[in-house]
Amino acid sequence: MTEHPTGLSIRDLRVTFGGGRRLLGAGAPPVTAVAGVDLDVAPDETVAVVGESGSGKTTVARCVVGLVRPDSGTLSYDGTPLGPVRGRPAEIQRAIQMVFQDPRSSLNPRMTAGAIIREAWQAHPAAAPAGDQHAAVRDLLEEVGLDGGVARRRPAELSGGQCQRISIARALALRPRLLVCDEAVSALDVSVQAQILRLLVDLTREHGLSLLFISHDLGVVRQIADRIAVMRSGEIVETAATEDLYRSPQHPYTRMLLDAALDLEVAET
Ligand SMILES: Nc1ncnc2c1ncn2[C@@H]1O[C@H](COP(=O)(O)OP(=O)(O)OP(=O)(O)O)[C@@H](O)[C@H]1O
Repeated sequence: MTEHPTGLSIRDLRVTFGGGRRLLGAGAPPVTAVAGVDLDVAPDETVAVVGESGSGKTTVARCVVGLVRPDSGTLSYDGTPLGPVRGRPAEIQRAIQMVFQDPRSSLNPRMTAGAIIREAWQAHPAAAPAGDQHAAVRDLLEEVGLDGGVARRRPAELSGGQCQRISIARALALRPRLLVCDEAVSALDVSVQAQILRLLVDLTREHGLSLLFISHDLGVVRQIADRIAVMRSGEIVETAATEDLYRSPQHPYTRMLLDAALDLEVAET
């Protein structure tokens, strides 16, 4: 695997749930969610992690943002070790932002879009704009393709796609360097998915952002990823440049996933 001096680096990551270490149902056997994952995301790079439900993708993402503490292994960003989110230096907390699957439930329903974005600056004053915050909110909303007037609306008054744009604007407000997107377009209609993917591609280019993009959907990741890591039962079975993976998948599991995606496409036409 290529060693990147900068960006995200994950080495031999292991996470087990249950077995006395974490809460599960009574008597449930331990579940190995992540079984020794190595992965790098270089600055400017978009890396997708794909795999079936339960393969451990979300657990890797949650370790990266510090919401799950691994059993062992190392995570670092630009060489700084990444521990649980509360122990991270503010600069690193800001640098790594997450966009969740369900845009509505990840936004506070009582707050307007403008307040949601300004709240990010209250938590991280170092990222707050020097001038008028309301004007900065309008600029951010425009950057994610929304009218400035959306700042006065609450999530319930917005579509799923608009809510996801606000989640992205909130993340961008902190001027991150790595966005972790966990099934960020899965809850959206196909046409809205395409718009959000386009937005993410544009933003990564404009801001030199890197993206760790978690998805079960091979059709989606092809549109956005530079490289794809295929995960199965807690392990990465294959990592390849996007077009190489589609042209000549090496692992039988990757071939199986690609065949299944093709069958789905045929069934839908
Ligand atoms: N908090 C938790 N407690 C117990 N088990 C968990 C927890 N989170 C995940 N798991 C288990 O770990 C395994 C990996 O889950 P994970 O959510 O990472 O997979 P995934 O590939 O993201 O799946 P999905 O696409 O369905 O979210 C699964 O068996 C899951 O049931």
